[in-house]
Amino acid sequence: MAAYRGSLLARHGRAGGVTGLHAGPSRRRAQAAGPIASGQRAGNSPAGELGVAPWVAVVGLEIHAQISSSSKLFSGSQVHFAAPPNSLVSFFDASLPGTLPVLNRRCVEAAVMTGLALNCSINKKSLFDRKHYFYADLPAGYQITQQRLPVAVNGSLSYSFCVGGKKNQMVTRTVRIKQIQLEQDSGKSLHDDTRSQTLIDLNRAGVGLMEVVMEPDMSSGEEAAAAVRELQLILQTLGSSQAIMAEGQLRVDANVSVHHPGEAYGVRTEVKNINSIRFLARAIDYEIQRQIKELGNGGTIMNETRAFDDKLGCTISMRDKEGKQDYRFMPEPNLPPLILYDTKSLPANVNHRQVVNIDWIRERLPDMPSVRREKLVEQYGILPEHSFTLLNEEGLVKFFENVVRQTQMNPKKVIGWILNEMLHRLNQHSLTIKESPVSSLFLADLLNLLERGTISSSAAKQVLEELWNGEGKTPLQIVKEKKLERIQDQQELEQICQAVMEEHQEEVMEIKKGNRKVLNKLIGLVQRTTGGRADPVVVKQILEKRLS
Ligand SMILES: Nc1ncnc2c1ncn2[C@@H]1O[C@H](COP(=O)(O)OP(=O)(O)OP(=O)(O)O)[C@@H](O)[C@H]1O
Ligand SMILES: [Mg+2]
Ligand SMILES: [Mg+2]
Repeated sequence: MAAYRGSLLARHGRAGGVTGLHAGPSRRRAQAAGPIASGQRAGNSPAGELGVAPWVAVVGLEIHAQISSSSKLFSGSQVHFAAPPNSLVSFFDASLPGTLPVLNRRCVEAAVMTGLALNCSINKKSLFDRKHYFYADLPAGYQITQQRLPVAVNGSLSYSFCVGGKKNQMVTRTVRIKQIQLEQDSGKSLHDDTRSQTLIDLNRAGVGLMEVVMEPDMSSGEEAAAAVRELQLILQTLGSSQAIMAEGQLRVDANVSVHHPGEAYGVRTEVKNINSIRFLARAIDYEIQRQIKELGNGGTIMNETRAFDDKLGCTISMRDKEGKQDYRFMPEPNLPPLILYDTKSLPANVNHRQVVNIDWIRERLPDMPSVRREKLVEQYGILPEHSFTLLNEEGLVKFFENVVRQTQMNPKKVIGWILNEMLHRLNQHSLTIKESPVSSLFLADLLNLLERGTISSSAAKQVLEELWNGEGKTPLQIVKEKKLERIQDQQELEQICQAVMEEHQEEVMEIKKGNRKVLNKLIGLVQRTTGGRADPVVVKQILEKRLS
């Protein structure tokens, strides 16, 4: 599938392939072949030789999402970000002998909810396994996960992105979800370089995670970034994870390889633990280019783990997987199979607090972001790309709908004011919509003044500026104080137009000679005189009448 897409990419030069860097001496040909061509076959094809094919990149993601739950996956310890080190650790989390896991129902429900939202089949029976490895922040020496039979399988996620960042080239793609498994998080190692010590904080040890494993269906950094952003929005909509990347609640491992169309996939490297969407895109694109360059220079790609250094903007080898780590998977003996029910299979007289009913969860799923976007487009007639912007920030849809509800202005015009004026200002000041100094009520009042013709749009911008600087005055108070109302008095306007014409005889002559363009200059001069308070349509009528 990816190879087919690759050949499409090569022919049409669509995004998703490899951009920019070209391997070695055949650069000129490569460019002629289109923007995604790398121009050299792996290893040893000299410039100009027949059979030069572009590289196609393959990207598959593993995403760890911290489940939003007040307690851990198998213990009653609390879950809090930035609590004092080792203050949220039960005996089980510290792996004291004799302690046993007790499965947190909320974590199971979160995984089922996420699986359903990602169109997965939910396994009515899933199993827990031990995955062994030695690390100081893993006191048991193993992590409990779901290797053999995970809770959800075979799903899909659709996401949209603008190819090359171009607004008018939005494409929608789908990535297959291989599985979602429940597992424990590890603790944290804190390295103290000055004292050459490593300290262990077990607050995170045992926190519930969902690992979402995607099939290798993507082919660029921007595509992967869009998929993760959509997943993040879905998790937040469900409330199954807060998915705040800066707090490590959503961590991405990016698997990257390159190959020629029609050939087998290349060896993948795995860039671990990326915790920002921007870095994810940069890490993947860097890794693609690095692999092409490496192969172009006759090198080989090793199946290794790498890390992204955001300061240097490159990936760095951490440890190779040559001798493929043996995790010695084994069934977790202290946990029975996880059995889920649906309405049909639910036994009679069961205690509902003891079971998870998949149908019950399905019926209560909220609208997914894609559905909310469609509804916004349909209900308000706004452009699809604007619906993406609205959903991109929490609280923005609500703000927009509040304004729409309180103004007579057409929603299509309201969205323009929110995107061009409000968001622009908020971004400049690094504020969220919830921190906006201008409330939805005041913005609606302002837009109503504009809509009724009380003020011009340039005056409206001045009022918004005043509102932004916020002294708590209403839009109408500001309009009155600053005398920004439109001049409604026809006689007054006639006088102003007359005065402007008298002061600009040359322009008047030009217009009389037939140079209509100069009329706009006169209209502009009237606007300047009135401080933008004249209705340009009326001014035009007056000037035309007087000049005819
Ligand atoms: N040739 C390839 N190029 C890029 N990505 C690939 C390729 N083959 C597989 N992948 C991706 O690699 C990931 C494999 O994840 P999986 O959890 O199955 O195994 P793992 O990485 O070996 O294990 P671990 O969970 O310990 O990291 C998937 O996201 C898959 O899409
Ligand atoms: Mg994995
Ligand atoms: Mg992996």
